Amino acid sequence: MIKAISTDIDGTITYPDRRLHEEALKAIRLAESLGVKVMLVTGNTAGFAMGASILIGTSGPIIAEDGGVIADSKGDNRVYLGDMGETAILWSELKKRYPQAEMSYTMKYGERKAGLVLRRTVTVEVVRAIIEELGLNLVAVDSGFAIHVKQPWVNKGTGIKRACEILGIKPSEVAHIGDGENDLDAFSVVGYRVAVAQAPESLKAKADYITKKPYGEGGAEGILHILEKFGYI
Ligand SMILES: O=C(O)COP(=O)(O)O
Ligand SMILES: [Mg+2]
Repeated sequence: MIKAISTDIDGTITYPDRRLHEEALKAIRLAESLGVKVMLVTGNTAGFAMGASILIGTSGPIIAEDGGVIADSKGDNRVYLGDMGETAILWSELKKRYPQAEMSYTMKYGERKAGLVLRRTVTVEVVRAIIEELGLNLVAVDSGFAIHVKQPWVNKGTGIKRACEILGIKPSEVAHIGDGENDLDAFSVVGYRVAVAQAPESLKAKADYITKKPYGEGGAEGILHILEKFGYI
């Protein structure tokens, strides 16, 4: 039985330009009104996820920095599941070889503690090649909005598992909905998987349901599909 929904933010409950989609907002509010807790699970910073959770009104824990930070729905009681590890070594080598490499602006303010986030001015393959060559204890994933470089155990799946301990439910009782390769780890731990229409094939291949509509409309469709399939509406 599904007792909670974990949802990605960028590309899943938003328009392509990252503005919150009103249909997804309504669907999340409906889920919460039916007693289905919603968790925001995002590559964004904890501050971003905290604001989103408060404005949207999700009651589940938030998972930010691609699984690096867990917090309660108001963004408090933060637990860090990782740190910056060997990202400085990676960054110096990457920048030397690829001068066009750029950090996300969100790295500038000291908010991020559990991973390096790069703009997509280089490919994730290039980043992975340097990680491998230097034998660094890091992984890299492309969310479709940014490249996340973090310690191997930091991902949305481990974040959801930790959040389930807080909620007192099993990960198999969670349905996840997402749009990017950084949602694959979430898919590997939850009980039901929804990919929105514009997701990469790698994610769609693991989905139990693929929405017909893309972006936030797809997020709304996916949430309503979950609520219907598990008897809430
Ligand atoms: O921060 C990103 O890269 C994208 O965020 P998301 O995980 O909410 O899609
Ligand atoms: Mg996304």
